[in-house]
Amino acid sequence: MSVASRPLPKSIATVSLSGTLPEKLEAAAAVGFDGVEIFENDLLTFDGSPHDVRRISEELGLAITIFQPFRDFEAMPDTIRSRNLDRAERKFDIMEALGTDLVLVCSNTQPAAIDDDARAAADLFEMAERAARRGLRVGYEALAWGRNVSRWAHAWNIVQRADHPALGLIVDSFHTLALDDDPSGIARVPAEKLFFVQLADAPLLKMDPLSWSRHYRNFPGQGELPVTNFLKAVLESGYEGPLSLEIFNDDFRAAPARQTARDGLRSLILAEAEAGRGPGLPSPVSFDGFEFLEFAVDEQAKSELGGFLKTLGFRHAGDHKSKAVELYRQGSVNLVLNAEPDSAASEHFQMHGPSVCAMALRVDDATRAVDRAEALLYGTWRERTGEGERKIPSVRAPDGTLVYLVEPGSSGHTIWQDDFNLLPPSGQDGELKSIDHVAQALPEGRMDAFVLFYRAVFGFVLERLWELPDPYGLIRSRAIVSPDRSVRLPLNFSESRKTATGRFVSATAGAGVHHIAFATDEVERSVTALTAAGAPMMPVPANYYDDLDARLGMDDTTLAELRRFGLLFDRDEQGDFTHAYTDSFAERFFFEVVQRRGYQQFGAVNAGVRMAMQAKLRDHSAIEDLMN
Ligand SMILES: O=C(O)c1ccc(O)c(O)c1
Ligand SMILES: [Mg+2]
Repeated sequence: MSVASRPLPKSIATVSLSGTLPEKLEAAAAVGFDGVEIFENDLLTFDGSPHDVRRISEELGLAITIFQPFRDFEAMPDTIRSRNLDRAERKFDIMEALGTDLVLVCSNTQPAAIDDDARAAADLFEMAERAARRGLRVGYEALAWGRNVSRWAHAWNIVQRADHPALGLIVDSFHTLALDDDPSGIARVPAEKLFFVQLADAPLLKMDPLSWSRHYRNFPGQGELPVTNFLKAVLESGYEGPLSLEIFNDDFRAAPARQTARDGLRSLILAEAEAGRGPGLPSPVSFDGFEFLEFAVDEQAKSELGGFLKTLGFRHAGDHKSKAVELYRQGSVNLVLNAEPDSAASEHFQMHGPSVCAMALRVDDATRAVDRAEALLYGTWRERTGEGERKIPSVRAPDGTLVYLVEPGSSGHTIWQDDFNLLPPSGQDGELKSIDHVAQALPEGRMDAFVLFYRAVFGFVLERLWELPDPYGLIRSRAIVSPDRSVRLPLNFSESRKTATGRFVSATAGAGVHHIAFATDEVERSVTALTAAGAPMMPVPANYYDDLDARLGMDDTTLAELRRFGLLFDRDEQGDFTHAYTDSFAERFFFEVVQRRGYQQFGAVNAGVRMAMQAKLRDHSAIEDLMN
């Protein structure tokens, strides 16, 4: 952790939040922002005066950090110049009523704009001169798609050339990083000339910067731009003004404002800590895989799911000392079936039906993990515990499910010995060794929130985006993994309600685990054992194998084996992957058996086949239901 320093004021542009202007202000204040950028369009559509906005902001304890944007001002032909200066005076009137002294002028995008820095500097000088007469200031920002000025260093040149005390530079991480421009020189801008700093991240997309900026920005830490690096350069300059989020994002426009605002504040806390400013955060912990997964069930679902798990080679390994909770075990996998009334699990069951309500990760320091989560404003939870039982702290994921953090017991006892009456092992252990990955289905528009959670709290790493064809729409999938890869979480979302993901999300009223993959060293033997025990393995269409042969050039023996055991296969530069799926449990979640040989992905190329077969199985059971 770096030496503690005063955190910078935190601000958010009203354009980043949904709702009416007062709703946006209320949300920003409620989660703890110090200030807001008033985006002109939010003011235009507000049924009240700028003075009302000032009063509401004051009552909420929010500073108005800036009024923006003022467009297409500098270096226009003579005929337009004086009209533009009149326009500026009208904006100054509004700023006085709003009670803010700073306006953002973004670089001119008009085809008529003259490519002449001297002219741009003279115009900005004149505007700054008029602003100064009223005690106001002007900041100049390069838009990545500006007609003649698109880079921060160019804008800075013009500001230096104008050389007016009421004129300064505004930098926005998106514009710089979208052009892959170098922010390091910002460190040498005198702090008093850096008037304002806007931060935004974005996923890497190949599209024009304007469309990219207007629809796909997200909070620092949610995308793939090196925003921390940008911020480091800003801080090196000695800048002490606000850090302000300016996010144009279609999902954010539709999402509940407080939820978005809170994620925004979290992203700033994280970015600041990563750039070495502010109080700092406890460092992320290290991981060692999954300790257990917990299913919320009732008594009936408990016995049905227990029966399903037995066909997968799990054995009923114990019962909780004080609660209606059963433990199923195989290899190092622990599955907990929780039917305890009046618990977090039963709340989850009421809301979502039989589903995974918690996962437990093995960590080296649970307290540090919880402290970090709290510093990032995430909720934490401690379950009611009986005499002598282990307290396991947990963090609330964005969908409300719990992530427990389990440390190796100091007593040498495991949580299972402490909390469960364990049954003696009977017979041979099953084939499955460990949890390879846990896939979740997210409601539309929630990916960014999940990515921020896992990255910020746990230091997880985001992998590439896949587009998976379901028969009824597209599913997007992106895995987030612990740095040591012992915890892997593919996250899926879909705009269509008819896809497997969409159906799952609507059927279960929210996000949740839709499949769990177990690792084996011998997938053929495992699948044989599971089938013999009555596990409903998902069949694979013959076409799949013909295509596999054509695509990967399989040898005959391997191909025959895959066909015989109904296995799916993939290969990349790192190795290969053989896997099989079960049919779903109660049409909710299903299981996968995987064998990796060096391969690090998730067999995304085979997801389309799986989803087509699952859709077919669903139709069959629907037809059977009709006939019964
Ligand atoms: O998209 C725009 O027009 C726009 C306006 C103002 C900004 O500060 C910005 O970064 C972008
Ligand atoms: Mg900007």
